[in-house]
Amino acid sequence: MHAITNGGWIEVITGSMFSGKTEELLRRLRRAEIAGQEVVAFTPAIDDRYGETTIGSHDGRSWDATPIDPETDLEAVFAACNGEEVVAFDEANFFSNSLVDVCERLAADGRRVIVSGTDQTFRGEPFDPLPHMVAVAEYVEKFRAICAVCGEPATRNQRLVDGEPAHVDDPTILVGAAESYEARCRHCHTLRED
Ligand SMILES: Nc1ncnc2c1ncn2[C@@H]1O[C@H](COP(=O)(O)OP(=O)(O)O)[C@@H](O)[C@H]1O
Ligand SMILES: Cc1cn([C@H]2C[C@H](O)[C@@H](COP(=O)(O)O)O2)c(=O)[nH]c1=O
Ligand SMILES: [Zn+2]
Repeated sequence: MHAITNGGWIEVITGSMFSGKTEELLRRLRRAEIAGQEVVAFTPAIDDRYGETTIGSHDGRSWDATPIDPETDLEAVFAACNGEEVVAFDEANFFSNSLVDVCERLAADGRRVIVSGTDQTFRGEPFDPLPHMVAVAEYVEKFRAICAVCGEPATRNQRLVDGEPAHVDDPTILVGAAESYEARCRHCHTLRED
């Protein structure tokens, strides 16, 4: 593969929950730091599972990050950037489609932009802004977890409420991890529709 050397670009890390997106993001940030590059990372203020100023993976690794209010604060990204070569966004599924424009401006400014987030809602529908980010990115990697029911590769996010499949009309946003979600394949993924 011919890697880009003459300017900024966008990388997307996506896939189901528990598929290793955050581990991969942290791996890329560690390697950038080893290469002597300045890194700044942002996380939505809504996701406080691992502490407000931390990007955390399901296996316990973490990285310091600046919390951003996903509703109102995206312009604050530019104020928080101080010429870093690498700009990362975790949990991009909590941001609006305005994140696409922010990432395009950062890439146009010569930055390496890395965006991580799940690409499907618990209903199995596209979860904006990830599908849009995929369309404008130079590099995309989609990861699969292991289906919690059958052990096949999992691309879907099963939401569970009191151990039962969530209802199709439930709100899209529900911050959580293993207490509310499982990784599942398309055959084992279910929704309550009654
Ligand atoms: N069903 C599963 N499939 C794969 N990994 C899982 C599963 N459940 C828990 N894990 C753990 O989650 C880790 C991935 O965590 P993380 O990078 O935070 O995922 P993501 O950011 O995609 O939600 C795996 O290395 C593994 O230790
Ligand atoms: C499918 C789905 C997920 N979420 C939330 C649940 C978690 O807080 C994050 C995903 O985290 P991960 O790092 O990918 O494990 O998104 C949601 O609010 N709504 C959904 O439909
Ligand atoms: Zn399955």
